[in-house]
Amino acid sequence: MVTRAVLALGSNLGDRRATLQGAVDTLLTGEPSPVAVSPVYETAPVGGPEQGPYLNAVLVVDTGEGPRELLRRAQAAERAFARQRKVRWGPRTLDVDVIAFGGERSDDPELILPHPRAHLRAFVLRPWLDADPGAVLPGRGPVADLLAAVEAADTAGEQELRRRDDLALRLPEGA
Ligand SMILES: Nc1ncnc2c1ncn2[C@@H]1O[C@H](COP(=O)(O)OP(=O)(O)OP(=O)(O)O)[C@@H](O)[C@H]1O
Ligand SMILES: Nc1nc2c(c(=O)[nH]1)N=C(CO)CN2
Repeated sequence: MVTRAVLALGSNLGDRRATLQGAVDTLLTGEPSPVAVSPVYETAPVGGPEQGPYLNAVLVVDTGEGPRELLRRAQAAERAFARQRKVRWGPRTLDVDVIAFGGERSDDPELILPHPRAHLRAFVLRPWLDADPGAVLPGRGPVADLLAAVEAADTAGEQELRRRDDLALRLPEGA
């Protein structure tokens, strides 16, 4: 059985674009096969201490494995880019979150599905909508509606994002 899953990638330390491209390449070495990669957005940091802007993107995959295997692959990619986890919501070379795994719901703290904060984050919703205009966040609704709600609520412009077509990611050939 193949399941469609959505991964959110973020980086705000080091060579951010090279890290995101490396993460895409790493994640697609093995079982998951690519469906779409979103444009890259430069985004203001949301939450946490004062820190530099992020590059964020979304990767949509099909996988014959289960959600825990996908989380393991996400964490292996983070480790490959020497992510150090020091401060909650603090700067990181690479963060990979599992946003959705088919319609699966889980409240296991090791893997909460869908991701519990995805519906509040323009840096997830905007690129996901670009990658899949019909996207639906299980239990929450169409991503287009969720993004409109986030944008309407963000009167202070804290979730500002800027599309960076000059930093576009590519899917590896033959993946
Ligand atoms: N859907 C999910 N995707 C990724 N990690 C998850 C998910 N649900 C639970 N986790 C758990 O969360 C922990 C990772 O937290 P992490 O430090 O990456 O949080 P964060 O990226 O700083 O914050 P946020 O979760 O708000 O994006 C891991 O131990 C992982 O097991
Ligand atoms: N703009 C932006 N802000 C964040 C991000 C992120 O990827 N992009 N990730 C966080 C924790 O996962 C916290 N804040």
